[in-house]
Amino acid sequence: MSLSSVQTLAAQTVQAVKDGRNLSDVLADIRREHPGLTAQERGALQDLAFGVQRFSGSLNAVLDSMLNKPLQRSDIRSLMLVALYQLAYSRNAEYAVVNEAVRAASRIGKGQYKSLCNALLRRFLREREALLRAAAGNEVGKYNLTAWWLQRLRADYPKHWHNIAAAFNRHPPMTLRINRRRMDAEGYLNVLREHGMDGTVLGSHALMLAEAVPVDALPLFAEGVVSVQDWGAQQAAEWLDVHDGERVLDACAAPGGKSGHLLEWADCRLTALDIDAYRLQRVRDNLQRLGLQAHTEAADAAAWASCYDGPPFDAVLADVPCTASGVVRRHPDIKWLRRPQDAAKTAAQQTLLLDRLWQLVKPGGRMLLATCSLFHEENDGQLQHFLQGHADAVCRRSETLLPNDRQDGFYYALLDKVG
Ligand SMILES: C[S@@+](CC[C@H](N)C(=O)[O-])C[C@H]1O[C@@H](n2cnc3c(N)ncnc32)[C@H](O)[C@@H]1O
Repeated sequence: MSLSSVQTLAAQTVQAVKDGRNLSDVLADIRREHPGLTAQERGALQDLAFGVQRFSGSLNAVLDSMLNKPLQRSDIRSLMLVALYQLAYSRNAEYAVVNEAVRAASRIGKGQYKSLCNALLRRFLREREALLRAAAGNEVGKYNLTAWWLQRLRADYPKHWHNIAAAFNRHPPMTLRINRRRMDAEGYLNVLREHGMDGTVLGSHALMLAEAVPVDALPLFAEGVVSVQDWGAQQAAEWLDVHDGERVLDACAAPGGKSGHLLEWADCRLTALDIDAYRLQRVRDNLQRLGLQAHTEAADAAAWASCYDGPPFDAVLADVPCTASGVVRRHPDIKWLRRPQDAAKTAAQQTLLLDRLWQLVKPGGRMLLATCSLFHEENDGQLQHFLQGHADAVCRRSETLLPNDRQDGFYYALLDKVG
């Protein structure tokens, strides 16, 4: 497939996200519709699709500043954003980017937009510094976040919002969790080096790859020795610290990253629920690869908890649905898909779930509230609300992990049930 075809597919993803679709779903559909894409083409498409979302504020500002009147065709506009991303933020050869984008524009616009695209992209190459500087003159262009995101981050993190916004625009590392039943991080690093890869050890069973690779290129991945999981997400198992024989509920389990980690941690008896039957299959697949077992059920955890009549649990992991505002580096489309009212909606869902799940915790047991959000409303705000309504709950500790070079943004609060 030519570069212009990959650019055209990337432009389709830009359009789809603009229409409100989740980028990962869109890319999965494209991969299904184009089974002939090579691994390299899939990688290039992913890079373009994610890159445009990451820098969409600045790219749109640059494009608007070069247009005398709005571009009527949104498919051509999307294509221009893709090409601008390549010229501004990638190492792709400039002449190839321009020529191929012009070819794609000509094909899409049936010859009509060829010269406009050519002129826009060549002007960008001539005036790149000045155009990017001007784009950074407004906050959306500078931080690649909408005004309401910035307002909220400033309110919730008066000292750190700037670093958070900067972290959002960086590429996330590929981080691995080493199955502690099989090997430790130092041991796996040696295996990686034997295969010509390298990494940095983050913890006894975690390391960050020097360069991302497709998962199936990871040595011993199929054998269940290693999983891909962000370092911040890996903290959940440490916080909950399950023990052999404990009855543990992972109430919102899919795709199963934390379920697998809990079962690697100790021989606990795990029940893994998820409301989404399709996603729950990924939990089963992951556990099968790791050689671990859990009872899995596709269910709304709140409804399930109301009907549950089995013995209570020693530990519950409530990795509840949230805006995912902490994992923007991995899902940059989130910046443009979320709406200001979303955190209040997910917070209301969380309130119900936490209340129901708490009923399943045995006296003396514990529940870990976990989110991959940075918004106060879904984190400390939720915790305070929960504590006010549950006299038998004591918060042992809580912490917001801010996104940085090693981890995504997460929130954890460990609640003990007194009794
Ligand atoms: C943050 S993800 C969980 C990630 C997972 N714990 C992991 O580490 O791989 C939240 C999950 O909650 C599920 N979910 C949302 N509402 C739910 C509900 N009412 N009951 C059970 N699962 C729910 C979603 O389908 C989604 O898979």
